[in-house]
Amino acid sequence: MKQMIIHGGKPLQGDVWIGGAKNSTVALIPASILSRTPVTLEGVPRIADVDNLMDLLNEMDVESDFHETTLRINPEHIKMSPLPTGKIKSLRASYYFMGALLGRFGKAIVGFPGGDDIGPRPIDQHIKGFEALGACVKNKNDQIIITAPEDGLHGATIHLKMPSVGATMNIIMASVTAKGQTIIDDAAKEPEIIDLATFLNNMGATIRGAGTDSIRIEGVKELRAQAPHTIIPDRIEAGTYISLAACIGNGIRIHNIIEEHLDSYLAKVEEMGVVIDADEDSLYVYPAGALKMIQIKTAAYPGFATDLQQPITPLLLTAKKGEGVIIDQIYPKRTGHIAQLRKMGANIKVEDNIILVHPTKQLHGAVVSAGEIRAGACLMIAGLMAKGKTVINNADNILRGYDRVQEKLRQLGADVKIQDAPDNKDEEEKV
Ligand SMILES: CC(=O)N[C@H]1[C@@H](OP(=O)(O)OP(=O)(O)OC[C@H]2O[C@@H](n3ccc(=O)[nH]c3=O)[C@H](O)[C@@H]2O)O[C@H](CO)[C@@H](O)[C@@H]1O
Ligand SMILES: C=C(OP(=O)(O)O)C(=O)O
Repeated sequence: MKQMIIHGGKPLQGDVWIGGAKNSTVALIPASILSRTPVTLEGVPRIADVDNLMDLLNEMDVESDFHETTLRINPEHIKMSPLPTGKIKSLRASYYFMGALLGRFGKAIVGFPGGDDIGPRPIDQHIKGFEALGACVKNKNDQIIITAPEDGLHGATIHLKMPSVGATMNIIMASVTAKGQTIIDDAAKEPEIIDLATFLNNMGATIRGAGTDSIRIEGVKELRAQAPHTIIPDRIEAGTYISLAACIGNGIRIHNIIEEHLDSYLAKVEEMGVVIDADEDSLYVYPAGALKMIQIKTAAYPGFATDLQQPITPLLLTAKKGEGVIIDQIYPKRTGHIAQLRKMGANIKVEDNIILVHPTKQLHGAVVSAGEIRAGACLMIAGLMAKGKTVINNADNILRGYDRVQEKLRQLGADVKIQDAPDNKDEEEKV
């Protein structure tokens, strides 16, 4: 296990560059096995989820090579392999191998995915989609076994119960090579869905309407990658650095941003009174003055992202007066960070899944734990704001999705170190 050690209170300034989107990358890597030719992905973030997906590719004899920000994947010698356990549990997005294997081989055996501890995360809509395409789905010994009929998958109209990102992407991957037309109604509209559709269309797929709530897919025989694909910037990483810049920045420019992807987030940050200048693909966040308290409700895109609910929380603590309210409608139980923030002196509580935030003059360092990726991001910002030393245990969760985070924070002037946690629990508490 890793831990992040922060000596807080240093004003940060300078420039930071946002990496490729985790939630695109973790779909595009499994989707690469749909190609009969080698795939090149550019702008790939250095995150643990990518390493784990490369290990899973390796189990299928798919070679991959990651150099700087370029990931080359060669699926030419792929063998259809069951992926029952192991690395499958290390991340949520391993479920994309269900759709990808089904699309490529008409069969998938994949263990139940892992991922963040943020409350229940059913995959019934993914399964409903595979079944609508004609597949038989069985659940045996913690594994999902999905089999296409002998004459292959066929197109269908699928109405999702909610705009699920994972179900939308998985159904796209399974249906790109199905016979006939598939329509996904009430599809998720996240920018990462458009990125997946662009990637697959450039390999010969016919996907229309990505980014709207009705996606139409005409099945094609096979896909062949021809040109490198550049992954869109990570809007969640960008939002995290915007919050950090507003909390403790002395003027920070954040590069490689698609501002439109952050509209609902920027609206809330600006409602608090943070001043931001937007350039073509960068934002400059001015040192914040007296900020107003706000209320936030997370929602599916283009609403306020659940993944930014925790990173913005430390900013609410800096407001001068009033009571802030945060309601996470996507994951109502995504509140594990609150108890940790309280250890740092934050005036914050949860009542009936509603987070109530009150102004807090000064946070202090503490030993805390990152229960999941965005809780980790929240604690990282809090640690940078706090007086004294903060130790974030389970920092592996931060490394799951934050590209070269130690390097980026140090470049802004932070005193931060990521190291192996001591084996001995007592020593861990002493740090
Ligand atoms: C790898 C990835 O891209 N992860 C993102 C993706 O997760 P993920 O794709 O798993 O999230 P979904 O969009 O599927 O989930 C949205 C909501 O639908 C529910 N649901 C979903 C599927 C299903 O079959 N049944 C069901 O009930 C979920 O419990 C949740 O309440 O979108 C989430 C919501 O924006 C983000 O927090 C995650 O960062
Ligand atoms: C919940 C998240 O990730 P995952 O779906 O990969 O667990 C996240 O990125 O905030």
